[in-house]
Amino acid sequence: MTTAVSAPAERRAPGSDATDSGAPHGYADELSAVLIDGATLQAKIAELAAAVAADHHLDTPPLLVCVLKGAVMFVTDFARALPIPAELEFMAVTSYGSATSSSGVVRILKDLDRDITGRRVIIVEDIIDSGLTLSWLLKNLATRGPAAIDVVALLRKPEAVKVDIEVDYVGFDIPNEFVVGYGLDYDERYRDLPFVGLLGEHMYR
Ligand SMILES: O=P(O)(O)OC[C@H]1O[C@H](OP(=O)(O)OP(=O)(O)O)[C@H](O)[C@@H]1O
Ligand code: HPA
Ligand SMILES: [Mg+2]
Repeated sequence: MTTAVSAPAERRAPGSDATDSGAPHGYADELSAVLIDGATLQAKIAELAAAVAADHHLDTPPLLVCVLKGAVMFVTDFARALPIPAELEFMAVTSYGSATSSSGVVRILKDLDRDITGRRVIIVEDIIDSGLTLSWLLKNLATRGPAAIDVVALLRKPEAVKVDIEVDYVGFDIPNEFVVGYGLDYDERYRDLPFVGLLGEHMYR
């Protein structure tokens, strides 16, 4: 099943509302807007978790494969919102480094610790931008003999996707702009923000 996606609510200046406060700030001058505040993220994650649970009536718990580092915040909230048992695995892949567009070359920095043969896998991704990472991952994991692979992604940029991939559960379709926070980085910074914001262009142009 494919879940409905929502567009983010209107943008706000960083630090302008209580729902994004509590951030390790000092970042405010570097962001141009808050795109999705923390409360909106949590409400959407609860919806995604309910949709996934409704589709997974299994004797064996699904294996959540978190794609590090970007999906770290998402998987921890998602797993706790999921009303069915699940197991967690971590894989670290990278293709962006310190750039704002994909190098197109996906490298494994840390592989799964377990055999996934016969398991029902749910890939947990923070963002589908060009789609190259997910497309590569789907092919890579498919060679390992899982029973099924589903994908849950918090964010997707429909205008940027270059490959035809089916995504089962998507949180928000967002504009084709570089976002940070809630696990997403620019050159390893901003992952610690509790909301998704737009990085000011002066920070990378
Ligand atoms: O659809 P794509 O264009 O492939 O982009 C999506 C991927 O890019 C980012 O990872 P990154 O390479 O930045 O590694 P990171 O998660 O460690 O930051 C992000 O976390 C996704 O995994
Ligand atoms: O917009 C983005 N921000 C951070 N990391 C990313 N990786 C792909 N797209 C993005
Ligand atoms: Mg990154």
